[in-house]
Amino acid sequence: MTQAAPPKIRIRGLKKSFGTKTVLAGVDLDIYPGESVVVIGGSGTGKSVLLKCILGLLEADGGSIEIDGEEVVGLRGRRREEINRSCGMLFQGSALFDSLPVLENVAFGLLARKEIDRKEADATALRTLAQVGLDASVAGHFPSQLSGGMQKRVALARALATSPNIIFFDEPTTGLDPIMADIINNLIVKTTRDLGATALSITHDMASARKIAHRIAMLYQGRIIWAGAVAEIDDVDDARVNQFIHGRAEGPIQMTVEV
Ligand SMILES: Nc1ncnc2c1ncn2[C@@H]1O[C@H](COP(=O)(O)OP(=O)(O)OP(=O)(O)O)[C@@H](O)[C@H]1O
Repeated sequence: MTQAAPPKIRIRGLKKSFGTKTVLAGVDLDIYPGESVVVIGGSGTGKSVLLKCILGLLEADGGSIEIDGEEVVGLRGRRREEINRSCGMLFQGSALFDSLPVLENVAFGLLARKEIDRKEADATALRTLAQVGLDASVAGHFPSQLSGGMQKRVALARALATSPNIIFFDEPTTGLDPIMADIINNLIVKTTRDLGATALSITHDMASARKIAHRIAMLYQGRIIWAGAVAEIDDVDDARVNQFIHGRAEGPIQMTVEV
């Protein structure tokens, strides 16, 4: 990880509203090469909207997102697809193709690149499955035949298979018990480090954030209100950050219940 190099992802003044509701009110965030940054924040604070803006799944209203120095706000078509294909993504709920066996799920992104043949893709998929602790015996299973933890491993293998230099993790531990969550966190740390990839994750799971992040950034009321090294977060002199990391109902952050 080096902060001397230009940021791998550079976000400035990012804005996104839905009708009269402002979700992102000017987000600034830098993610440096080889760094793992986790964006934390309560439900509905806009973490997913931020990720979707970076991936171009939602169009930002204003501001800038540069990936490797290239502006991606407003970018569409083939170049957008190329950039997305060069990134790995682990979606919330794993988002595996139910109708495809595990091996096909993991090989999918490799074949989509049309750079390697079926045999090579399968070999790479099997190698990547082994990296996340799954042996060849699960390769022919369908996702529905696997536990949530195993599905998550498959989804991680799919995200890693193309050796991306940027990986996005969307709530990687949601729906897992604490032990399985820890296993997945450890795999995320190890595999991302082995690849030398830059990682951006969103989560409200503080245990996961502490484990996988070099730096944590907290999103609140449309802005990053604090960003710093994991080791600093317990000493932050900000009541909002304190309330969130300790999961207290009382404090300056008032949760509204949307009906
Ligand atoms: N396509 C959309 N149209 C209208 N409103 C949206 C849309 N997508 C998100 N929102 C609103 O934006 C706000 C932020 O949503 P978002 O899903 O980013 O929150 P989050 O921080 O990821 O929450 P959680 O942790 O619960 O997933 C919410 O109020 C949501 O209703």
